[in-house]
Amino acid sequence: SFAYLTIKDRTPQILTKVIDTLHRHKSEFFEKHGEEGVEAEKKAISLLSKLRNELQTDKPFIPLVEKFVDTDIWNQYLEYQQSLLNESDGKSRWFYSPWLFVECYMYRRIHEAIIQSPPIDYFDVFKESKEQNFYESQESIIALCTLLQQLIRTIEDLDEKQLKDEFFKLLQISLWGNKCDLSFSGGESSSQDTDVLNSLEDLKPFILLNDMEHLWSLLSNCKKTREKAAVTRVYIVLDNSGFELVTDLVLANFLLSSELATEVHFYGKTIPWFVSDTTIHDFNWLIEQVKHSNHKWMSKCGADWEEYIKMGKWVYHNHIFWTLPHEYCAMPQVAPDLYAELQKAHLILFKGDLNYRKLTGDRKWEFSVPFHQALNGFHPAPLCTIRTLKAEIQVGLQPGQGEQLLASEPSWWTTGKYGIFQYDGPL
Ligand SMILES: O=P(O)(O)OC[C@H]1O[C@](O)(CO)[C@@H](O)[C@@H]1O
Ligand SMILES: [Mn+2]
Repeated sequence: SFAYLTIKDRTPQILTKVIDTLHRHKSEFFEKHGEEGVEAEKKAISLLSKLRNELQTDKPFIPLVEKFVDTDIWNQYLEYQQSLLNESDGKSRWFYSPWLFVECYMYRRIHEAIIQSPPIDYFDVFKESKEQNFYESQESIIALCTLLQQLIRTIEDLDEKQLKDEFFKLLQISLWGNKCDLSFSGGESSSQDTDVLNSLEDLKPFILLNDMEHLWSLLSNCKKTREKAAVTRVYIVLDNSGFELVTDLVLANFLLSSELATEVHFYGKTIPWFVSDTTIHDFNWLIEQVKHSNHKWMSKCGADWEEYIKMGKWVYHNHIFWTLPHEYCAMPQVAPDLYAELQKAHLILFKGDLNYRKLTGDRKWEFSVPFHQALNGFHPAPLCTIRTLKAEIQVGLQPGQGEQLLASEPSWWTTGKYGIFQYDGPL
């Protein structure tokens, strides 16, 4: 299965890259912290090598040792995984456990290796790759910012139909932006070099489920019926930093400019996650970069975005739940405060493949099972997943559709070639 290949090949490759990154920063650690920095680098590398060995030799999972906000929850979850096994199955271990859990555990252990190694315990081992993705996507980012700024300038003159078309365009850009995550490519560069902006029409046949109309009716309805001082909140559960994040911010900017929303709330990860996922540092760094660009329209975007944050029209939130292994239907029990927050949304957009796996519990669902059913009770507010397919899971297809794709193109759901907008909520 794709899960097997990920754990056997891709994750050790990512770990090797992490070790290499630490090596390459040795002199930086020395300059900053002297001998202590070099010792810390050695310690982190030895913990990570041990982790890689545990993985490759299929050792039992070991509890987390370092005290951190989520340590107890993680260790309880490890016990829970163990409890699912029979006595004769022995200890739960890398190649005999649910893929979603194994993968999340690996990233949490990488984080543990770093926080166990002060004074370099602040170090984001994936920062370099995330920044590289941003730099390598410059041309597309400039094109996208220019498009946005031109659009905003004429937005008042657009009729309903034109506004809707523009909304759909930016939604699709945000969808295809999800092609460039870095855990998928084993941590190798995966920038936006093909011009998505000019390929939207060609890419349309690859949108397997397209619920964009529902998003439009929902938000345009909010706009029409909203009282003067009332708010419309759209939440975006972010995925990857770099080009994808730019596409999400451009969409968020459009939501405000078009008055389809009055507030946009973002959720990122509290620790480095699945290589390219957005943390608060990535979020702030990227906006700063965009603001200081030499390109007129790009820097205008950056300045506006900073202003939105200052004015509270854009709000960034952290929550530890997003980097736990739990599927989202467990949120009301595991993170009731977060669930309550999400209930305040008029619409929640979930970006990316990992979010989809967690929304649907990463089960082996029949293709035609309704999305609502696969969500298994997770309905905090109307929601939509915007995802390119990079894992063997997909629900809500027409009867026979998935089977047909599988027969003609066995890897159709793992290459990122196809995408979906899948909505759940009142129609
Ligand atoms: O950034 P995304 O879209 O969540 O994708 C991350 C992806 O990484 C993988 O786990 C592979 O390691 C995918 O199958 C997956 O879900
Ligand atoms: Mn990701």
